[in-house]
Amino acid sequence: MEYKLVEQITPALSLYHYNEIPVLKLQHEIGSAEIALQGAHLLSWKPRHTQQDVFWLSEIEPFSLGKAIRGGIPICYPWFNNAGTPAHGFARISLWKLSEYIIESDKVRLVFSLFSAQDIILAQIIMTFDRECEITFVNFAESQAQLALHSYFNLGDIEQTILHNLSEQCFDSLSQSEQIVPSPRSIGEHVDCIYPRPNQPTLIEDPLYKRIIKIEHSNASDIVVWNPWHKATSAMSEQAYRNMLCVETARIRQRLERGERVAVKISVE
Ligand SMILES: O=P(O)(O)OC[C@H]1O[C@@H](O)[C@H](O)[C@@H](O)[C@@H]1O
Repeated sequence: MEYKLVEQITPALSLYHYNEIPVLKLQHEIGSAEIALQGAHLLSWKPRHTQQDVFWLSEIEPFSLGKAIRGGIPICYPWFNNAGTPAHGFARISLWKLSEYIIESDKVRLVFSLFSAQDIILAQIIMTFDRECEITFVNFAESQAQLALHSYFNLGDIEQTILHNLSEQCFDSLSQSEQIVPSPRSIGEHVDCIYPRPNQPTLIEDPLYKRIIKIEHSNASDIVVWNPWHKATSAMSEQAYRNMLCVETARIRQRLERGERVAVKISVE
């Protein structure tokens, strides 16, 4: 992997190239973060008080332009999964622009914008980092859209992990049917489920890393839970499923209108 410093934007913010992908690096009192401009894709967030990154990122990620990055928070927009081509929409493989940055002593705010080929704004992502990290998506496109903030969380061991506060019913994309599932839920095999809008934050209890990741969804209609287990998946090594779980803040069944916002706030205790 080739890392190259391209520009020191401020003392806390710099622009690198990871192979072919431009990546912003934030090094600040509050913690460190990395965001690929392809996809306005948060790759890493390590608040000062944590030992481990909040997000999982594939150790074999090739960072190739136009290829979806495996890990972090891909933005799936304006459609989910195979509702169109490319899968999960074009936003995650498009270059976004850094349109604003505010770096304060206890808080950082970054805004990224996505434009059409005709230079019309389609969407914005607002990221704020302090003790927590909040990602807000704003839809500006005229037509209705789907969205998933497809977060890959970094775990000590999937087989010891417990997911709390999801409902006992979900749509299982593998069997294409509604299923009754336990809550709290442990994951021991390939899982690909769409849960209804939650009433409470989702909690990921990780006994190995001795932490709980709290995921507060705002204006979501669905939550997707995904781990491919042994299913061959691009840019993912054979054993990588052991250290990740996707919990995605999504608008799949209820489409986004123009001007609507969806957000996720993530904290670690
Ligand atoms: O390989 P991709 O396109 O990044 O998608 C990964 C997974 O993303 C999840 O959101 C979907 O529910 C899965 O069905 C899909 O396999």
